[in-house]
Amino acid sequence: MIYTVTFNPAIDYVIKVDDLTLGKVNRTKREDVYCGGKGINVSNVLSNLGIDSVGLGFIAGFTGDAIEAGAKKLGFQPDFIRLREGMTRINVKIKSNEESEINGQGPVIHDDELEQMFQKIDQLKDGDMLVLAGSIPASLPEDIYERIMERLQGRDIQIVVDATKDLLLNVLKYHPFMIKPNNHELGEMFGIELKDNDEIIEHAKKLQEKGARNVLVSMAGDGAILVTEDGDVHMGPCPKGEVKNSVGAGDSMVAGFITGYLKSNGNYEEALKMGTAAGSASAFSEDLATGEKIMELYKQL
Ligand SMILES: Nc1ncnc2c1ncn2[C@@H]1O[C@H](COP(=O)(O)OP(=O)(O)OP(=O)(O)O)[C@@H](O)[C@H]1O
Ligand SMILES: O=P(O)(O)OC[C@@]1(O)O[C@H](CO)[C@@H](O)[C@@H]1O
Repeated sequence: MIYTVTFNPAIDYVIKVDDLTLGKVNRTKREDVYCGGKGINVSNVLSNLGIDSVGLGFIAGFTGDAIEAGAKKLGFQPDFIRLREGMTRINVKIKSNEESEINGQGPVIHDDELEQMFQKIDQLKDGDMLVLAGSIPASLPEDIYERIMERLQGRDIQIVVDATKDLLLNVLKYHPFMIKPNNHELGEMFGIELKDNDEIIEHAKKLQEKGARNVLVSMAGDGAILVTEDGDVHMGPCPKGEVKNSVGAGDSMVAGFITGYLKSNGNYEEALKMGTAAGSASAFSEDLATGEKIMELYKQL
């Protein structure tokens, strides 16, 4: 079974505003509300591609209720821990002349609630896959992903991590199966701006030296580069199209990569191709991509 973990789910409030002006009343031209958070998005797209998963994470308040109800409709099995205080955040995504995002910090998670998560993680079986994705609420220690991976050390569980900065860097010693920074996040981890593909490949390899097995660097409209544990480098150019909503493109890529990898019995080129198709299909859709849209783009690659 595939388990996704979203420590900090969100209701995504996606609005379109003509010429957003700060300090003024702005009116929306279109508004959409989605169940979000990176792990939840991965489960959503896995389900669209016909792959079952269980969504773990923390929810709270009326927005948490909406996430739980939404998960069932999206086709994956929710197994969230309900927090006794606070509310699941609402993240605001503004599409205007530029795209801006305001992501909340998330509710407080108490030690006993965190312990419930560890108990669920302990029940994973050999052969399972675990996806750790997204930020953690401000109340949690920065080493939380590390603690989860430490618990699973020595077990036959493939772990995918989609996180940024220290949250990602600190887990590398536990050899995650795959990590997916975007090119800007990869540069930030080394305190530089990466200028070309050669620099991206060089720094992806540095993350492998620190312990990562496969490094998938997404580059928005420029596609992606996969540096595999066998030392191969695969370029993944992406299709061109009209971008409608790029929120969740990276999560869709993770779901597509996992699907391609599993369906091809471990072929990395297939994994990259399906990942690219899924990422682009979501970028070209208002909501996350349907399985049909993903397969349509996959056939073009
Ligand atoms: N403008 C675009 N045109 C075509 N494909 C895109 C575009 N933006 C994203 N994609 C597809 O989605 C993949 C992931 O995008 P990106 O690098 O923006 O991930 P990300 O930064 O993790 O995104 P997010 O945080 O918004 O989910 C890309 O590798 C590409 O396949
Ligand atoms: O604040 P985080 O956890 O880093 O990111 C949260 C988020 O921006 O990620 C998803 C898109 O990838 C959205 O559904 C969600 O709002």
